[in-house]
Amino acid sequence: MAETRVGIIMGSQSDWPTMQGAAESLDTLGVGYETRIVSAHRTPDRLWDYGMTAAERGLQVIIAGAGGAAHLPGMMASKTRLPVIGVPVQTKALSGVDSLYSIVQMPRGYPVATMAIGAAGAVNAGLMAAGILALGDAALAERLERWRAALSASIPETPEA
Ligand SMILES: Nc1c(C(=O)O)ncn1[C@@H]1O[C@H](COP(=O)(O)O)[C@@H](O)[C@H]1O
Repeated sequence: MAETRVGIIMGSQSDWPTMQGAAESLDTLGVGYETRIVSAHRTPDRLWDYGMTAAERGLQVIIAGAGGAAHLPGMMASKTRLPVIGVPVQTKALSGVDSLYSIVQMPRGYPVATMAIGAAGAVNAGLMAAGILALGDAALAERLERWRAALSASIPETPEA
Protein backbone atom coordinates (compact mmCIF):
# COMPACT_ATOMS: atom_id res chain seq x y z
CA MET A 1 0.00 0.00 0.00
CA ALA A 2 1.49 3.32 -1.11
CA GLU A 3 1.98 5.96 1.58
CA THR A 4 -0.75 8.66 1.58
CA ARG A 5 0.78 11.74 -0.04
CA VAL A 6 -2.20 13.45 -1.69
CA GLY A 7 -5.47 14.62 -0.20
CA ILE A 8 -8.39 14.62 -2.65
CA ILE A 9 -11.12 16.75 -1.14
CA MET A 10 -14.48 17.81 -2.57
CA GLY A 11 -17.35 19.99 -1.51
CA SER A 12 -20.02 17.32 -1.83
CA GLN A 13 -20.65 13.68 -2.52
CA SER A 14 -22.10 14.88 -5.83
CA ASP A 15 -18.59 15.92 -6.92
CA TRP A 16 -17.24 12.38 -6.70
CA PRO A 17 -18.12 11.30 -10.28
CA THR A 18 -15.87 14.15 -11.42
CA MET A 19 -13.19 13.83 -8.76
CA GLN A 20 -12.71 10.11 -9.20
CA GLY A 21 -10.68 11.04 -12.29
CA ALA A 22 -8.00 12.44 -9.98
CA ALA A 23 -8.02 9.21 -7.96
CA GLU A 24 -7.69 7.14 -11.12
CA SER A 25 -4.65 9.12 -12.27
CA LEU A 26 -2.99 8.59 -8.90
CA ASP A 27 -3.90 4.88 -8.91
CA THR A 28 -2.34 4.51 -12.35
CA LEU A 29 0.89 6.08 -11.15
CA GLY A 30 1.02 4.29 -7.80
CA VAL A 31 0.59 7.42 -5.67
CA GLY A 32 -1.22 7.02 -2.34
CA TYR A 33 -4.11 9.33 -1.51
CA GLU A 34 -7.08 9.83 0.76
CA THR A 35 -10.53 11.16 -0.17
CA ARG A 36 -12.69 13.42 2.00
CA ILE A 37 -15.80 15.56 1.73
CA VAL A 38 -14.88 18.98 3.08
CA SER A 39 -16.94 22.11 2.48
CA ALA A 40 -16.06 25.70 3.27
CA HIS A 41 -19.76 26.43 3.45
CA ARG A 42 -21.27 23.35 5.05
CA THR A 43 -18.41 22.00 7.19
CA PRO A 44 -16.15 24.98 7.91
CA ASP A 45 -14.72 23.40 11.08
CA ARG A 46 -13.73 20.29 9.11
CA LEU A 47 -12.04 22.49 6.54
CA TRP A 48 -10.15 24.31 9.28
CA ASP A 49 -8.95 21.06 10.90
CA TYR A 50 -7.99 19.51 7.59
CA GLY A 51 -5.96 22.52 6.52
CA MET A 52 -4.28 22.90 9.91
CA THR A 53 -3.13 19.25 10.08
CA ALA A 54 -2.59 18.27 6.43
CA ALA A 55 1.17 18.92 6.29
CA GLU A 56 1.94 17.42 9.71
CA ARG A 57 -0.01 14.29 8.74
CA GLY A 58 2.37 13.83 5.81
CA LEU A 59 0.25 15.05 2.93
CA GLN A 60 2.28 16.84 0.26
CA VAL A 61 -0.31 18.03 -2.25
CA ILE A 62 -4.04 18.73 -1.98
CA ILE A 63 -6.48 18.40 -4.86
CA ALA A 64 -9.70 20.27 -4.15
CA GLY A 65 -12.81 20.06 -6.33
CA ALA A 66 -15.97 22.09 -5.93
CA GLY A 67 -18.82 23.50 -7.99
CA GLY A 68 -20.72 26.77 -8.09
CA ALA A 69 -19.53 29.16 -5.39
CA ALA A 70 -16.39 27.04 -5.23
CA HIS A 71 -14.61 28.52 -2.22
CA LEU A 72 -13.15 25.25 -0.98
CA PRO A 73 -9.85 25.27 -2.95
CA GLY A 74 -9.08 28.89 -2.08
CA MET A 75 -10.01 28.53 1.57
CA MET A 76 -7.86 25.40 1.79
CA ALA A 77 -4.97 27.33 0.24
CA SER A 78 -5.44 29.88 3.02
CA LYS A 79 -5.03 27.22 5.72
CA THR A 80 -2.07 25.21 4.40
CA ARG A 81 1.25 25.91 2.76
CA LEU A 82 0.86 22.72 0.70
CA PRO A 83 0.26 23.23 -3.03
CA VAL A 84 -3.49 23.19 -3.73
CA ILE A 85 -4.72 22.09 -7.14
CA GLY A 86 -8.26 23.26 -7.84
CA VAL A 87 -10.81 21.42 -9.98
CA PRO A 88 -13.85 23.41 -11.12
CA VAL A 89 -16.78 20.98 -11.10
CA GLN A 90 -19.26 21.45 -13.93
CA THR A 91 -22.60 22.91 -12.85
CA LYS A 92 -26.03 22.77 -14.46
CA ALA A 93 -26.89 26.46 -14.17
CA LEU A 94 -23.65 28.00 -15.44
CA SER A 95 -21.75 25.03 -16.93
CA GLY A 96 -18.88 25.33 -14.46
CA VAL A 97 -17.78 28.82 -15.48
CA ASP A 98 -18.98 29.89 -12.04
CA SER A 99 -16.74 27.21 -10.44
CA LEU A 100 -13.78 28.16 -12.63
CA TYR A 101 -13.97 31.85 -11.84
CA SER A 102 -14.47 31.15 -8.14
CA ILE A 103 -11.31 29.05 -8.04
CA VAL A 104 -8.95 30.80 -10.41
CA GLN A 105 -9.18 34.42 -9.27
CA MET A 106 -7.18 34.15 -6.07
CA PRO A 107 -5.70 37.22 -4.45
CA ARG A 108 -1.93 37.65 -4.58
CA GLY A 109 -0.15 35.48 -2.01
CA TYR A 110 -2.52 32.50 -1.92
CA PRO A 111 -2.40 30.65 -5.22
CA VAL A 112 -4.55 27.73 -6.37
CA ALA A 113 -3.28 25.83 -9.42
CA THR A 114 -6.53 25.74 -11.37
CA MET A 115 -7.36 22.96 -13.81
CA ALA A 116 -9.95 22.83 -16.60
CA ILE A 117 -13.66 22.42 -15.83
CA GLY A 118 -14.93 18.90 -15.21
CA ALA A 119 -13.61 15.38 -15.62
CA ALA A 120 -10.56 16.22 -17.74
CA GLY A 121 -9.54 18.78 -15.13
CA ALA A 122 -9.79 16.16 -12.39
CA VAL A 123 -7.68 13.66 -14.34
CA ASN A 124 -5.12 16.37 -14.97
CA ALA A 125 -5.13 17.35 -11.30
CA GLY A 126 -3.96 13.84 -10.45
CA LEU A 127 -1.25 14.05 -13.09
CA MET A 128 -0.19 17.49 -11.86
CA ALA A 129 0.05 16.21 -8.29
CA ALA A 130 2.16 13.28 -9.50
CA GLY A 131 4.39 15.67 -11.43
CA ILE A 132 5.00 17.74 -8.31
CA LEU A 133 5.79 14.67 -6.22
CA ALA A 134 8.03 13.25 -8.96
CA LEU A 135 10.40 16.18 -8.48
CA GLY A 136 11.71 14.41 -5.39
CA ASP A 137 10.92 10.80 -6.31
CA ALA A 138 12.93 9.22 -9.14
CA ALA A 139 10.84 6.04 -9.28
CA LEU A 140 7.63 8.04 -9.66
CA ALA A 141 9.29 10.27 -12.27
CA GLU A 142 10.09 7.16 -14.29
CA ARG A 143 6.52 5.84 -14.00
CA LEU A 144 5.22 9.21 -15.14
CA GLU A 145 7.62 9.29 -18.11
CA ARG A 146 6.52 5.79 -19.12
CA TRP A 147 2.85 6.70 -18.81
CA ARG A 148 3.31 9.81 -20.95
CA ALA A 149 5.21 7.87 -23.60
CA ALA A 150 2.47 5.22 -23.72
CA LEU A 151 -0.22 7.89 -24.13
CA SER A 152 1.77 9.52 -26.89
CA ALA A 153 2.27 6.18 -28.66
CA SER A 154 -1.48 5.47 -28.50
CA ILE A 155 -2.37 8.51 -30.63
CA PRO A 156 -2.78 7.46 -34.29
CA GLU A 157 -1.02 9.55 -36.88
CA THR A 158 -3.82 9.32 -39.44
CA PRO A 159 -7.53 9.80 -38.72
CA GLU A 160 -9.88 6.96 -39.59
CA ALA A 161 -12.08 7.80 -42.55
N1 LIG B 1 -18.62 24.82 -3.74
C1 LIG B 1 -18.99 24.08 -2.71
C2 LIG B 1 -18.46 24.10 -1.42
C3 LIG B 1 -17.32 24.94 -0.99
O1 LIG B 1 -16.72 25.63 -1.83
O2 LIG B 1 -16.98 24.88 0.20
N2 LIG B 1 -19.12 23.20 -0.66
C4 LIG B 1 -20.02 22.60 -1.45
N3 LIG B 1 -19.95 23.13 -2.68
C5 LIG B 1 -20.58 22.68 -3.92
O3 LIG B 1 -21.97 22.66 -3.97
C6 LIG B 1 -22.29 21.87 -5.11
C7 LIG B 1 -23.64 21.25 -4.92
O4 LIG B 1 -23.60 20.37 -3.82
P1 LIG B 1 -24.82 19.37 -3.53
O5 LIG B 1 -24.89 18.44 -4.73
O6 LIG B 1 -24.43 18.63 -2.27
O7 LIG B 1 -26.04 20.21 -3.38
C8 LIG B 1 -21.16 20.85 -5.26
O8 LIG B 1 -20.59 20.93 -6.55
C9 LIG B 1 -20.20 21.26 -4.19
O9 LIG B 1 -18.84 21.22 -4.59
